Amino acid sequence: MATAMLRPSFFARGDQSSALDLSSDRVSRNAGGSSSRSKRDFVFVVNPKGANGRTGREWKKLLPFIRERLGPQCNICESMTSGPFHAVDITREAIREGAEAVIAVGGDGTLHEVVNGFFWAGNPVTSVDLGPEHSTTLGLIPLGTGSDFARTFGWKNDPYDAVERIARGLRSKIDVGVISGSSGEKHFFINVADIHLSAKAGYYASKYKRFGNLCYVIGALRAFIGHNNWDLKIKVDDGEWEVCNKVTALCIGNAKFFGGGMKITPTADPSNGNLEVVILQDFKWYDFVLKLHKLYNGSHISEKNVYTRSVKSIEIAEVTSRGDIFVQSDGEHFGFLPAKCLILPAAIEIFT
Ligand SMILES: Nc1ncnc2c1ncn2[C@@H]1O[C@H](COP(=O)(O)OP(=O)(O)OP(=O)(O)O)[C@@H](O)[C@H]1O
Repeated sequence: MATAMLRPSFFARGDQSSALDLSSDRVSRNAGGSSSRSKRDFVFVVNPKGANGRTGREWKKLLPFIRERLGPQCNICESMTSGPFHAVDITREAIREGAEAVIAVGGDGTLHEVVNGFFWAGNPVTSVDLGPEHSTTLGLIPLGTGSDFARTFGWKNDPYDAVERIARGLRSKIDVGVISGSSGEKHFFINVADIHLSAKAGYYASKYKRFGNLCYVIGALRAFIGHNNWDLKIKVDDGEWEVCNKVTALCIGNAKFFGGGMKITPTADPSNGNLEVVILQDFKWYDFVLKLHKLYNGSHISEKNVYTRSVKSIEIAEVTSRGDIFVQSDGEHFGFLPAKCLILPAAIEIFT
């Protein structure tokens, strides 16, 4: 498939029916190098607007190095996203076309969209010609504002390091979280899904990305306005409903970090087949001042008003319905409660 143009996609995002054309000028196949049928396609999904445009600038500098390190072993397909959710469509199309790897170049938001592109209507996307036995590997070149997912693996926030990791070619299977709301439609997360104050803070932080990592502080301060710790009910592994009193935030980790470096679910491991739930209860604003360092180093889980649990699935709902409890997944606003999360063990292969 190496030299043939990628076919237009008949996958649509949501209920739209617009075709995606990867042969457009946004996509450069074998960016700047020679294309070969015998080589495999590595599709780089680049968000040029990530980290206030830094991703696009860094990408231009990185491309010659990628050609040098990966050019001999693969066709380098560069695909720039044109806006939110475009990375989902590009990824689906690339997998259908039998790409060997799809590499997210950007922040956690771009990674989240690429991960969602591995699925369609709740099921894994497969290659049209190579069938379900062929698996496309996920890669990451972390170039975002927070780049929290990379921290779990201890990866340096260095794009050259990331290219070396891809060149080495070591792969392992990791779990993916599934989240659904009242409509039942499935979305996927790779890092952390969270509920209430932290999700509200994330929602506001996304409006202040122009301030870099400071956006998380501004988002948190804004989220405190009008915040109350509410009673929520949870159902773990399809058991009985249990009430959790005065919940400040409920976090469900497939990986450990969120919010630009907070080690919120420190026991999470993306390859252990579980989601790690951490519930902060009855936190006051001054608890965040006094315990902030603990949230960053993960020691908050030994505090008395922090509850932790390892689960395969969890449903979360309000005790008294208000409809305004924020939910986010991988730092992206998802909606409001109710929500259900479950784990898909070893769902995606990733360059490690
Ligand atoms: N061309 C584009 N123009 C504007 N927004 C885009 C474009 N392409 C993608 N996006 C959106 O930008 C959002 C943020 O991008 P990304 O995650 O790469 O960077 P970031 O927010 O700076 O980093 P982080 O998520 O690690 O904090 C994505 O969720 C995506 O929907």
